[in-house]
Amino acid sequence: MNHSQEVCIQTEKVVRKFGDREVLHGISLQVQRSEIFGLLGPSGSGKTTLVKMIAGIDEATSGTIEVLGTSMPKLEMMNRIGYMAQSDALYTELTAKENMEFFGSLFGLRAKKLNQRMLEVMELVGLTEHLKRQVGSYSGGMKRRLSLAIALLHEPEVLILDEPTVGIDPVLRKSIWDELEKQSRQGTTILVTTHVMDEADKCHRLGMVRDGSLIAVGTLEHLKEESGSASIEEAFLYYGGVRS
Ligand SMILES: Nc1ncnc2c1ncn2[C@@H]1O[C@H](COP(=O)(O)OP(=O)(O)OP(=O)(O)O)[C@@H](O)[C@H]1O
Repeated sequence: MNHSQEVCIQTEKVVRKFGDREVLHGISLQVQRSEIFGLLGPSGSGKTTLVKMIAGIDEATSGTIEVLGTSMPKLEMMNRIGYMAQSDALYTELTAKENMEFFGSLFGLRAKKLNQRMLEVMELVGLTEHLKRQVGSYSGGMKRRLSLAIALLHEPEVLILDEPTVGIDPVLRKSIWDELEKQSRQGTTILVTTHVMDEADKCHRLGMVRDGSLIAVGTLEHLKEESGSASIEEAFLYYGGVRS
């Protein structure tokens, strides 16, 4: 692991309310440049809400969020952040290639670079043969893979991936994680949400989220050791107060 100690993502006491209901209760978090940081937590704990605000597509009710030293949300940051949402934001009436051309132009990629990257990322997610197919005819898993390919297209400095490997088979999942590790070694900062505990060991550090609070942060080894747990599931129960 080659971390320069440079903060890339910083949230300070971030609160998000929907109406009267507070779903995030003051999250303070730092992610270093080139780190793979995993947000781990059960369904409904608030992971998506948090990463959406970091990606700049939602706004905190209170608190501050900075990405690469810029206060979020900020439209200009779109070129520097790759965001893969949980629900696919794809144009189903267009082909995969047309979707990529559309997003590539939004990201300001020139034709030559776009064509080169398009082939690379489609190969990575195993969709090369389906480049010219209408996305409406893709399966759910294929749409996820295309969404991931689009997030990687412009080689952003920061990648924010909301459950990127859901519905993806183990072989492809491994090649995707290999690619994320490679990108991280090259300096990309990666924030990933998951509730797949076995993906936790791919992350350099983890943040455990429960009921809208960050209950523990550290390396997998640190979290297991501190809680006297043999597994990440056990550690999660410990920090969540379920096991003492
Ligand atoms: N737009 C919204 N309006 C009202 N409540 C919302 C909205 N978005 C999220 N919530 C609520 O916020 C809480 C956190 O949801 P969130 O989607 O962030 O959880 P999550 O940890 O990402 O779960 P999952 O893994 O299932 O995606 C949930 O109780 C959800 O119902």
